[in-house]
Amino acid sequence: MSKTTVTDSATQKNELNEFEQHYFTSYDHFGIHEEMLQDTVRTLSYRNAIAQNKDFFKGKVVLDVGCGTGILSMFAAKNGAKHVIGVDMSSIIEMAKQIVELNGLSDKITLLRGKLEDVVLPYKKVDIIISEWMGYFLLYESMLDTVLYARDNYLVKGGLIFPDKCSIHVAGLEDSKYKGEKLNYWQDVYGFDYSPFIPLVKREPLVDTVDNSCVNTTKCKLIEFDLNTVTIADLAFKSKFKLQAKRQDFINGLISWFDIEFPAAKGMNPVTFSTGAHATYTHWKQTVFYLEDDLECEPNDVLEGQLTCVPNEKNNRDLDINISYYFKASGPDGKERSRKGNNSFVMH
Ligand SMILES: C[S@@+](CC[C@H](N)C(=O)[O-])C[C@H]1O[C@@H](n2cnc3c(N)ncnc32)[C@H](O)[C@@H]1O
Repeated sequence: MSKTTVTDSATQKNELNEFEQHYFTSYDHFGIHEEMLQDTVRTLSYRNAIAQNKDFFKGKVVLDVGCGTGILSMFAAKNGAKHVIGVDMSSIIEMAKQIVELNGLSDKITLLRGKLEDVVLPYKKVDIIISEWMGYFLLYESMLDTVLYARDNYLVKGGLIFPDKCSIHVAGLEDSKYKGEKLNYWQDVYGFDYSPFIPLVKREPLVDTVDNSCVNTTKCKLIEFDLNTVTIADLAFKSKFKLQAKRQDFINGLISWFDIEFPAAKGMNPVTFSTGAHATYTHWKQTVFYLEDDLECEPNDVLEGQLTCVPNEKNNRDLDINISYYFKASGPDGKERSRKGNNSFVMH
C-alpha cells in the first residue's frame, strides 16, 4: 500500500436520505473541523493516548473512522503504524489528502471517500480502530453505530479501539435566571404574544457551558459503554439516577456531560478527559435539560428518577430523551415542596 488515494466516493450523495445528506454536508466546511482541531482537550487527548502507546501502534494497520482532516490518521502514522486507512463521506477528505501529502505521509496513509459501511478497505482486517465519534450528550449524531460496524466487520480479534470507554453523568442545576429569560422571551416579542413557541423551547435540551458553582447536587453516572463489547441496541438505554441536594437552592434542571477513556498498557494510567462543568472547556460544552418544575431544595433532599434515551424514529441521528422524576423533600414543609414530573425532550 503506498499512495494516499481519494478517488470517487463509494457512496453517492444523492443515494443518501435528506437527513444523511444534511449530516455529511455539515462536515464539508472547514469551520467545523477548525472548531474540533482547536479543542485542545479533545485533540491532545487523542495525540497523547496514541503517543503514550507507541508499542500498540508499531507495525499495525489502523482504521480511522470518519477521518475528517486526517489529524488522527497522522498521529497514528507518526507513532509507528504500518499503515493507516482514513475513511470519510464528507468532501473534507479532499483537504485531508492535500494535508497528508504536504506532511510527507502519503506512503503511510490511504484515504477513502464514502460511508464506512460502503467502502472496500485495502485490508480485510485492521489491528486498531481510532475514531472521534462523540456528539452532544455523547450519543447525538449516532456516529458510534458506524464505529461498532467497523469493529464488527474489520477489527481483528483482540484488536484495540481508541477510545474504548465512555460514560454519561448527570447532576442537579440552579439556573433560574437563564431558564426564566429563555421562556419568558416568547411571552412578549415586540409587543406580540409568541407563547406557542414555549412548549417547543421546553422540549429542546440546551447545549451550553455551565458554571460549576451552579451544580447543586451530588452527581450520578447514568451509564457507561465499553466499546469492545457494546451493541447498537445497548445505545438505546433506560437508567435510574439518584441525586442529593447539597444546599438550600432551586433545582431548575439536570446538567449532563460525558467522560472518555483510552486504552493503556498494563500498569499505565489511561488518558482520560471529561466534558463536565468541573473540567476544562471542550466544544461539547454541557447539555442541560430544564425540568417543568423549579424544585425548592434543602440539603439532603433527594431527586431520583429515570432517564430514557432512544434514537428518533424519523431521523436516527436525533435523540428522544425522557426524564421522569420524584423530588422527595424532607422537613416540616417537605410535603409541600415535593414534586413528581415527567418531561420529554428531542435533541435535533
Ligand atoms: C467528529 S468528526 C471527526 C473528524 C476527525 N477524525 C477529527 O478528529 O478531527 C467525524 C467525521 O466522521 C465522518 N463520518 C461520520 N459518519 C461516517 C460514516 N458512516 N462514514 C464515513 N464518514 C463518516 C464525518 O463526515 C466527519 O468528518
